[in-house]
Amino acid sequence: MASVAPNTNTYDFAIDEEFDPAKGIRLDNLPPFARRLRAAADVVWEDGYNQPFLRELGNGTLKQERFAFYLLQDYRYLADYAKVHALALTKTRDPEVMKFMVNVQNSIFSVESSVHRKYMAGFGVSESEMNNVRQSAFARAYTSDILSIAYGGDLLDILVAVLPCAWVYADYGQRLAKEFADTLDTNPFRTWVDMYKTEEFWQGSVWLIEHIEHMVQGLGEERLQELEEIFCNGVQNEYMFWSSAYDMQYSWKPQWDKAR
Ligand SMILES: Cc1ncc(CO)c(N)n1
Repeated sequence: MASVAPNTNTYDFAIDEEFDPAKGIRLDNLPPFARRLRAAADVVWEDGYNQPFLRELGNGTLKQERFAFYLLQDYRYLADYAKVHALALTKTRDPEVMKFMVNVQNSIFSVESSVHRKYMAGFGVSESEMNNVRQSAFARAYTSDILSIAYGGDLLDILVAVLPCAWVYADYGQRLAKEFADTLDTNPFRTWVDMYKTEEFWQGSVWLIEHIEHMVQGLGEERLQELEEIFCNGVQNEYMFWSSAYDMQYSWKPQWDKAR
């Protein structure tokens, strides 16, 4: 592993500060339940940002084959992620929620996966190879997890299950752009960072946080804990998705990769 200095900046997620609705929902101004979720996941969240895949992506030294492994798994992940939003749409009659779900599906296919396709074309990987990639055990575990929530859960479960996907990427994207601002111009992964650092991408999380905040009003502690667990599992899954791509690991144990 190339040695990359760890991120030692203090992060501006302030756990003790009161939410100021006038400022709007921001990474450093979160309403109470979102703050609870973020605090519960904090150790994994920060470990996630500091893992080799993200450090090396940030300073541009990540090996192309590790990034390609990640993008191929992610391309497949996004198709299932779109299905999760399609299923969310069936759980509500609120047109505003339905519209949000349709918009996410649309941006997955028109914006996000087109960045994957461009990178893969640059790496000489064909579209049919992209569509036929063998899914890693970790990627399958993650998509199975959110798909089972989408099939069996209610709308609130789904909103909480997709929140880590949106929020972790917005958070890491913005932090990488800031931390590595000086070298981003020549960074081969710049397009990736540029996609996730935007205010527009963060607005997806704002929408989810607002709706979740509204829907948890009056719920009992047991239900809130259930939701917290869904959220923390998601943040762990995000961590493992990058870490298994860094190791280019298809099976639960590396030695099993050779058995296939
Ligand atoms: C695994 C994963 N989670 C979240 C996102 C952000 O959409 C993504 N592209 N991939």
